[in-house]
Amino acid sequence: MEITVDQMYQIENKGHDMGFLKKFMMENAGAASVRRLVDKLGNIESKNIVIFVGLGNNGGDGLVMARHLAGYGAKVTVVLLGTFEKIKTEESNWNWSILEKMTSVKLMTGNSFNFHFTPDVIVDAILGTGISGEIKEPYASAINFINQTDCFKFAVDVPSGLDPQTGETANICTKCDMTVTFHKMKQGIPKRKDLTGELFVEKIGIPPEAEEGIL
Ligand SMILES: NC(=O)C1=CN([C@@H]2O[C@H](COP(=O)(O)OP(=O)(O)OC[C@H]3O[C@@H](n4cnc5c(N)ncnc54)[C@H](O)[C@@H]3O)[C@@H](O)[C@H]2O)[C@H](O)CC1
Ligand SMILES: [K+]
Repeated sequence: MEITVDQMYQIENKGHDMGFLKKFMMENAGAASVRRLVDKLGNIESKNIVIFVGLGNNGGDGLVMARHLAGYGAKVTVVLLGTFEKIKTEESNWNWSILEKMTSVKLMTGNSFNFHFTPDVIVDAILGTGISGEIKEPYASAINFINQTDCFKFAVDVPSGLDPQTGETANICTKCDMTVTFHKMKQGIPKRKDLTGELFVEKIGIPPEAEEGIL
């Protein structure tokens, strides 16, 4: 069954109100994404993985992935597209503050993408269901950088720039090899397999009762 983006937000909020907090949904989203990536790529120990992180909860999922990937021995670099103070949500903030205590993950902020290595994998955690309008800087430059880099590209929830409701793209959009979306498929995503690559839906622990009255 495919659902609308609006239904997804309603279900998420109802689950949160039931006591299954968004920070736990985020944890499950990031963990499920890493499991899919490891299933696909096998041993990721010592692989260079760059995670581009936006300031909303799509970025938060990327921050969770960073912690899990470090646990697999990957060399993880997180590029926060903005400053720490501008992170918009409590749950993303919480995950950023954990990474600040981890020397195994390199944290970068701002809009210079000079890496002293070639990424083996890029994780696109820039924009998800919260996208609206044309892509602004520094997100646009990050999307261009991703599209110009030759490596495996993994989209968290939806390739950034793709509207998960309509399947239409903004002025730019990442082209990915794999996409993992959460809870249930959103209507616009499967229309654009050319951008998503392999597409999976993962449950993130939301009680089915949170759908009552919505679906
Ligand atoms: N489905 C679930 O139950 C869960 C989903 N999770 C993840 O959360 C995101 C949605 O998070 P949200 O904070 O609502 O939105 P985004 O992160 O997609 O982005 C909002 C952020 O981006 C800015 N923005 C919007 N449009 C643009 C633009 N065109 N250019 C530049 N910037 C833009 C906006 O200002 C906001 O700051 C979902 O996709 C999942 O990945 C959760 O983990 C919980 C469970
Ligand atoms: K994304």
